[in-house]
Amino acid sequence: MAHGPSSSPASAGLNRKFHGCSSIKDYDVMDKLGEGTFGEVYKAKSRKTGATVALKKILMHNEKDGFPITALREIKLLKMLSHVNVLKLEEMAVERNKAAPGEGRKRAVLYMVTPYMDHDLSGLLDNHEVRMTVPQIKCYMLQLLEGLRYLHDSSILHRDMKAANLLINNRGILQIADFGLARHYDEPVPRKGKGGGEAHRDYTSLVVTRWYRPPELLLQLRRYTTAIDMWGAGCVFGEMFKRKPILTGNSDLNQIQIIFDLVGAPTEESMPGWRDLPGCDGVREFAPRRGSLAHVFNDQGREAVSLLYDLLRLDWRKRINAIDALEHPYFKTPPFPARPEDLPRFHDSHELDRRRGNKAAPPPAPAGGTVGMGPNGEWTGAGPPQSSGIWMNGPDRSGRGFQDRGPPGMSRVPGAGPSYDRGPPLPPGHRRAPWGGDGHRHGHGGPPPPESVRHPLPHAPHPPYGGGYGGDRDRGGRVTMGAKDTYVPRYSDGGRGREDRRSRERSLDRRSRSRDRQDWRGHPFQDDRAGGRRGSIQSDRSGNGRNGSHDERSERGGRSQEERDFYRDRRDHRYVDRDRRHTRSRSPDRERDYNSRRDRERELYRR
Ligand SMILES: Nc1ncnc2c1ncn2[C@@H]1O[C@H](COP(=O)(O)OP(=O)(O)OP(=O)(O)O)[C@@H](O)[C@H]1O
Repeated sequence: MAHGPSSSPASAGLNRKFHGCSSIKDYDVMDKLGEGTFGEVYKAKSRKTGATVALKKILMHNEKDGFPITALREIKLLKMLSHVNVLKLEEMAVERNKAAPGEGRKRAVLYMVTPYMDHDLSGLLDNHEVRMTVPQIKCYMLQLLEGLRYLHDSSILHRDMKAANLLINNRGILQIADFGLARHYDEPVPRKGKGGGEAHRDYTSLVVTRWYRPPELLLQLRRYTTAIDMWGAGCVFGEMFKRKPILTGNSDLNQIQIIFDLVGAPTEESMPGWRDLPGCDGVREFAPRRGSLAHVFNDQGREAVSLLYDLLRLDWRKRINAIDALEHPYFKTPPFPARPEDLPRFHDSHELDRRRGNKAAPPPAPAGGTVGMGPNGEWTGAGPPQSSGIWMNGPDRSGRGFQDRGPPGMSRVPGAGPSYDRGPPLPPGHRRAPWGGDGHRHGHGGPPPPESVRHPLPHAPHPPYGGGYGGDRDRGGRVTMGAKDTYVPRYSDGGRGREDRRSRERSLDRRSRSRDRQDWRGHPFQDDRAGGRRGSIQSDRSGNGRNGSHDERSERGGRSQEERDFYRDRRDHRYVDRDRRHTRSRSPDRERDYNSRRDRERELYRR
């Protein structure tokens, strides 16, 4: 069901029809499309309707605990939502396997059934066939902002905005997906001209993939707002121009540093009250700098730079909201946005291909080579070289100033960790802050620790499972913000991309493109040179039914040794040997680990 601009998304979204439950036998499962710690996603065809769908398998990491609560949350939210730019949950499918004699009862496996989308934005940007034009970027941005406006107006925080979670089909429709970290927002919804407003209660700050995480979250603001999703939208916007993530910090510290390089260091004017944020405890000042955004995105023109500034504003209260962003002059100046149905079609492109395409990629995230920090810690965008001096004037634990501990450590030698002084060893169980400091969460100086220290696990997807965030845990297993980093994405650094994709042509059904048309906000479109003509956008509610098989590469073959260790470790944590189907006994250590993970998961759900 599609909603025109005049309908109230919040009210329209809450009475949509959810089919209920079917059996997995109703589907022919085809290729694997994606995998996260939360679930594995497969392409499938419905035997009943012939529609091509995606099946997201709910992974049961703690089988004893039953159904994961984050999955429950995702299902609950998706069932309520209905918007052309939000992925639709059609139904759940259940797989029931008979237990072999002596095996005990077997648990059902559950799948979320959603329409198949040909691409995710991350895969699309990595697809060398795809030339991103400005009208196309404008078209995707408009749809992303429409989706965000709807979510925020429906009091939903997405909390994992990133290119891999934006799905696109060959009819040009973009949909926001992956609500595994989303939650209800207990504050007034954004209003025109009022930015993100202020929140009045605490939420967990362990959200958002690091490369898309806003500065207020990195500095540990708990009362965050819908503005965190808008920052992610700004990162995605820049990524569409550069065809790779624009802020690829290799630690939380490095992330905040390259943010300040791009948009300038915080001042009382640009980020009022920044000194009061928990992550800035004890910090008097960041080394001033201008920010290179205008230079880095100079080629994109004045309006694009202006929208980027608005989305990447340090002050979350003033960061532009989706209502206002949709009215930004960027969309009203030539070249105008393309109509979704006029966009070209491409071979299927998903983020998993990107990861498969670069088998030797160092997990979890590239140390450089993108717009942001280069392999030697230098700025690699088109902008002018920046000082890496975010180091603050303030006392550290030893009483020394910070300036003398920062910049030298940032000139990293390729392949070697930075040389830096992390101070004397801390007592057992005591954690150092991500940026040096005294072990809690003070924003003190010091460059990131070596890769080997930072990332004991190859990647750290959704929090409740298998290591979850790379955030520290105290001795009781609770997650703390500490020396390790929080949440990192699983990108390769580009690599060979999709060169090995089988080349094939698909015939596309033109007739289906004229279905379910909907008014599209009255934006002038690319071919409306005179402006004023209203375009149309299609609803994508019927699944698109197009085929496109993926290369049949071994999943294992695409993983590095470190990743294989990680997955083996994760399987191990589930205590069930999947091949033999018998339950292993738990050691006291494992029992503790298991309990702490369960507590953490409950706590996350509560927040
Ligand atoms: N409906 C769909 N159609 C096509 N591909 C899809 C669909 N849903 C998900 N995918 C693919 O699967 C990937 C992972 O999906 P999703 O983000 O929902 O899973 P996840 O386990 O929560 O992942 P992560 O842990 O990375 O957040 C997406 O990036 C996309 O490439």
